[in-house]
Amino acid sequence: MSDELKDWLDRHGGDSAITDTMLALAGGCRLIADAARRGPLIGLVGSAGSSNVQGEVQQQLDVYTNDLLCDALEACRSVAGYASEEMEDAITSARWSSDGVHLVLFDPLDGSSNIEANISVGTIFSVLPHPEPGRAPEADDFLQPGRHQLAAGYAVYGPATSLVVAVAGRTAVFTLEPASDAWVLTRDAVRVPVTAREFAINASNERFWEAPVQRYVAECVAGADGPRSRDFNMRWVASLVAETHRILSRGGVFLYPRDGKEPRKPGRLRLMYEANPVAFVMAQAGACAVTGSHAILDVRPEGLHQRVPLIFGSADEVGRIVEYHADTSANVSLQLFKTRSLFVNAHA
Ligand SMILES: O=P(O)(O)OC[C@H]1O[C@](O)(COP(=O)(O)O)[C@@H](O)[C@@H]1O
Ligand SMILES: [Mg+2]
Ligand SMILES: [Mg+2]
Repeated sequence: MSDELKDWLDRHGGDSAITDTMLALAGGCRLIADAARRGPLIGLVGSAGSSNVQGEVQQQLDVYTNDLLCDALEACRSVAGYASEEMEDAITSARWSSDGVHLVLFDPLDGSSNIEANISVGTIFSVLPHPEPGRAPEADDFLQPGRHQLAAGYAVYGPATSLVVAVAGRTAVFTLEPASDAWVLTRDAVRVPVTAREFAINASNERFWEAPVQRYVAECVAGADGPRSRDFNMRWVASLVAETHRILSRGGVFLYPRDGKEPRKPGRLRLMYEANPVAFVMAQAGACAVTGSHAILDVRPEGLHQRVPLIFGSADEVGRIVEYHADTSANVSLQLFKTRSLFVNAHA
């Protein structure tokens, strides 16, 4: 279908292969939007009775949306292989055309624990170059740092269906127009505000956070009475795509930091399907994404399903958090705020 998305990709994407791959992903997201909208009406609710490779319970929609995206990508000649959060191994095949120049990684349904509550969910995707087009890709070909991404984006299935597309130097938002089923360009050359007064973190993990994160959040919560001398708002949707879209729209910072809850896991979110594409979208919109001390886009992947700490959003706030990680006096500052738990009156 020819629409504003194709025109935009032709103009900014760099080559026709990017246009083809992104249109295939957008087509898959269009079908997922329909499935998410009609889920309870067509029996697509509740657990699928299975677990994914990470041991997480799969929702019926996790499985269904994964299949939709697999079909969309297998029909696309520019795609040489793909990998999904929901599948143990990457899918590659020599039968695919030598036109295959891209490797795609995706989280078909992000925030899926929210589905039954009818809270926004989404799809996240990342496009990497096939290092040697012409041969069937191998598993290790996918393990490229996020800085190699050619494009990335996500869809949010909320009150409106939004598709965010980022290519080198530019991020744009498209909205699915229900009558024509076409993607309409609703924001171009998006820039994330550099400063912010809104932070997002799962506060139930507070006691497991490391000192720099304890310090940052305590200072936000102290508000106008604390060292920041201004009040902050807190948000937590438990849906990374929805949080990302809020930050893209009006600034803010998101933290799913390393914590001591499950010491074997370095973070909650997945590098290849969540952190890298979000970091790429943010970078093209003038915002930042870090592990705490390093740029997400520079993390060298060791496995497809690797987890990382993820902190991203408005540049000033992310910069401050990086400074706190570098600041050896963080523990001292923490003592100043120790009596100020998130749920203790800051004046107590
Ligand atoms: O359950 P928590 O700790 O609130 O974690 C929520 C996070 O987990 C996620 O739901 C993980 O994504 P999936 O739903 O794709 O597994 C993120 O969207 C969200 O940021
Ligand atoms: Mg996810
Ligand atoms: Mg998911």
